[in-house]
Amino acid sequence: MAEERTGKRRLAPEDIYEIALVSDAQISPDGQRVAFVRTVLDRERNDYRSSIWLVDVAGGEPVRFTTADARDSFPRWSPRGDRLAFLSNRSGKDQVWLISLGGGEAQQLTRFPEPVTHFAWSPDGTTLAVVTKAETAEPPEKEPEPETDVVRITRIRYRSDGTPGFLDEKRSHIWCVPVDGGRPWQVTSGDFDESWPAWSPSGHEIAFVSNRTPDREYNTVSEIWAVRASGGEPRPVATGDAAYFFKPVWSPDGTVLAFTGHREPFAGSSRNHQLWAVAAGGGEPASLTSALDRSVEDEVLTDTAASSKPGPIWAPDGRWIYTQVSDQGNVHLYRIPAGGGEPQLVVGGRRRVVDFSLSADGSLIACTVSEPLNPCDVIVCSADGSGERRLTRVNEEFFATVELSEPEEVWLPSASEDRRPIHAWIMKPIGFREGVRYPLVLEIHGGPHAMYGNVYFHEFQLLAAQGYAVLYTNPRGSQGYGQQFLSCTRGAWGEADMPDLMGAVDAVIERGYIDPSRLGVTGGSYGGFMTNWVIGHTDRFKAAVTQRCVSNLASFYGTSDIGFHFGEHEIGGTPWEQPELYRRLSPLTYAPQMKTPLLILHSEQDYRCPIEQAEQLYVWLKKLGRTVEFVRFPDESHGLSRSGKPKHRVERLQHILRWFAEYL
Ligand SMILES: CC(=O)N[C@@H](C)C(=O)N[C@@H](C)C(=O)N[C@@H](C)C(=O)O
Repeated sequence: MAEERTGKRRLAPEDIYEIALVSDAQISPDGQRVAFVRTVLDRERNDYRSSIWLVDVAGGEPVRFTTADARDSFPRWSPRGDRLAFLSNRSGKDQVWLISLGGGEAQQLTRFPEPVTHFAWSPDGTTLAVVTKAETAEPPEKEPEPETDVVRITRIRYRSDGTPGFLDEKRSHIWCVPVDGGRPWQVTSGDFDESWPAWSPSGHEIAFVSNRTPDREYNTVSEIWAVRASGGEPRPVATGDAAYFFKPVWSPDGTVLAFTGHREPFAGSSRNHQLWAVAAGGGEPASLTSALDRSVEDEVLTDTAASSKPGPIWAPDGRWIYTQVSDQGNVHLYRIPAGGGEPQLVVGGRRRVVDFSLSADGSLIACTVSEPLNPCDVIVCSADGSGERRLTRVNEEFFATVELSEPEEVWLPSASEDRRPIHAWIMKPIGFREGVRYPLVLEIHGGPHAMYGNVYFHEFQLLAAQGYAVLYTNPRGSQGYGQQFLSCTRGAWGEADMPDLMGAVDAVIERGYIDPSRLGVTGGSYGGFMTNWVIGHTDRFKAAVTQRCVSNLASFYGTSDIGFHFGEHEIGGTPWEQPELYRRLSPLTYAPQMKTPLLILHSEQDYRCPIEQAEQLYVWLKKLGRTVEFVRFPDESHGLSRSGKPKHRVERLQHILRWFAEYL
């Protein structure tokens, strides 16, 4: 029903079906067109559908270019710009398809027995380097029937969130596939995984990511290697036990390899990713962004986006390397001088640059961007960021019909002794009136080393539409504020960051339009940990919803797919070396002090924060006679809120609204 005030209606959970997601903006080599992926939620099929679209850089209506009833993704122009290669699951598993820009049907190029997960065009356009677990290029006569459904586990890393079941023993390798006929050949092999193939400008070599250390089963190393495109023994480029490197890309003259990452593999997500350069022949890499004190990865969280997680891109003159930078709730596009020096902001603003690409002459950039009131659109600009133009208006018509709450960006004093200003956003409820005091929901992000930011977030807008004020913050441990801030939560999960959250709540109450007797709290993953922690340490919240949470750090150490290093680094040691520390920092320890009515939402196949984290908390609180409910989502992973089955995503949002409506 439209509001008389605005003629617009309030947002509803089902509106996720109305929002199209654009991503992976790939500008053609000649800079004339942009290919991008458009993803929609298909209500009837309870699934996602995505297709490749084209839009002229000069403007005009985008045109749908692939029309299969499938998920098409990862469009990549041939070097001549006459063809697009893309991934599609239209044959059942993701394989590479080719389509001519002259029109006509897409042609299936690969028929590996296993999915293709990545590919890259050779500089001469004759060959694709393809990543797959397949051990042959020939399609199976028929899917082999497993002899048994019993699983024998021998590796310490045996499952990964989002993949069905457990990991098999197969390894991802690089194959080369001629695009105009000819037999594919396997380039890499052995008891190693390879990913992110990157051709040298000569086409003679392929750089890639792999962990080839002897102790790879038990470490988190990620190295850069190179191999002749014809195959043979790979050679080290940036390797060793201090390598946590990703996304290699060759300089235009082939003398340098750039890549992202850091030098503390065990620290994983708790360190800023930097941009590195190393001689293509190998050697000691040098960081080009150490003075930036920001991550060159996209660290922002949202429930409404598709992202291709792009790598760095060289300018064709070799002077610059373009990369994302996460900074205080924004993800910007910078270009870094290849020889070192002051990074230059190219695409900034209160928004997230989700992905980007460069025309062959380096004069034009295409990006997908997300803003607080607009989930996604494609823009184009010059190489220095000037002359920005929006090429799509994907959701403009829909958002003209619903009323959104514009987040107010603020800095609020922590309740900690240092009173440190904490970056936060406040959303007033739809229909806000002066003089009225509203219920407030505190949203807590996960990671912990991630960040909220200037992006559209459907769950938050939904709460505002339901009449709640919404507060979301980047407390200590968040990305975007430098390495020292990022490291604050180490060995102090909950203890270091709760004061930041409570200070922010206090400050918003001070504004006079919040009813302090109607406070709610929610969050997912580490945000679920913090939701549990908060209600175990204060009764000020009248309702709580913990999502994909962590409750028991000792069992999390042995069940999370992140791996044992996460607990050892983030908490400090192993559960058997530090039992008291694991007990002290586990929210479950404080269950007897938890009085807030709690809704527990969890996915059955969550391998990041397995459902045992929720089960323990639920049974303890039921035994303690607390108001607690446990909602379990079958056939869903940790990513339910972002990429789960559409129907489950709607139901999840409905459960959150139901709980707050009942107890707030
Ligand atoms: C590899 C790694 O360390 N990943 C962590 C960022 C991670 O997945 N942490 C979870 C406990 C978490 O909090 N995830 C967040 C991002 C979520 O919202 O799921």
